[in-house]
Amino acid sequence: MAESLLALRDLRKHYGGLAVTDGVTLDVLPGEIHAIIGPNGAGKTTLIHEITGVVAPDSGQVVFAGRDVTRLSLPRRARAGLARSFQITSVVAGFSALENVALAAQARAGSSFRFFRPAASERALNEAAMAALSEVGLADRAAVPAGALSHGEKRALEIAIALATQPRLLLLDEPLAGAGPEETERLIALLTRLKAAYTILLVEHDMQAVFALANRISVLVYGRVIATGTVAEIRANAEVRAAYLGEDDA
Ligand SMILES: Nc1ncnc2c1ncn2[C@@H]1O[C@H](COP(=O)(O)OP(=O)(O)OP(=O)(O)O)[C@@H](O)[C@H]1O
Repeated sequence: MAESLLALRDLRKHYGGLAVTDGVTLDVLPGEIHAIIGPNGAGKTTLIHEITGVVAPDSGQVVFAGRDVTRLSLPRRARAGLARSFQITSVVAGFSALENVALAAQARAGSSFRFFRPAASERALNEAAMAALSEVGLADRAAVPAGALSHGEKRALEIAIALATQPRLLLLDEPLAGAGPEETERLIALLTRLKAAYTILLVEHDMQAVFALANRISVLVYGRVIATGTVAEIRANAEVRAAYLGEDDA
């Protein structure tokens, strides 16, 4: 087996008496889209927060590219190449799509752009931002204020912002949330294109999208991974079906 780009080792997190992450061990392999699915309240958001460094686990390890990053701060993890697609709330509505992406590129590049003179630095940042916008199909919307983009375009912009940080792992937290059928189709096409170039950890409720995109799926229920496998394996897994049927019955 290829060495994992991201390895979670027996991660645990309690809130009071509630085990929200209950011994999660999971490997994201280079080049795959690894989806995490699970019923509401399964602990997906908390797990993403433990990976990015927003929440510290009680015990266990987060190993990224062979390095134990469990105790690293969020910015240091981001600099190591862990990028989360930002929620639209962090996008500045009055700034153009290009400016929003350039801001993210600047935050990532930090000191390296200081070697350039200001004008050259701005040009380099804008070029990096344009490249990220092109990757998500928003090049012709670069000058449009972020607040005037359609919902689907905003979701694509969030992804461009993450790409501008040149991630080694892209964490996508419900990229299809709130998208209509047409937008969903376009976003799935975008994620299919990105799949060729990036390793992606995807948290998504839309099962059709997950089945279309994922190489492997891990199913989280009450803070535990009850199954990891290919799409076919997960669809055929009796325990997974029971967990979801249980949710539907509720
Ligand atoms: N800071 C916190 N303090 C106490 N309990 C919390 C905290 N954060 C999350 N929880 C609880 O942990 C459980 C898992 O929450 P989490 O948001 O991680 O689940 P989720 O799988 O992302 O859910 P959803 O799919 O609804 O977003 C829930 O029962 C939630 O109430």
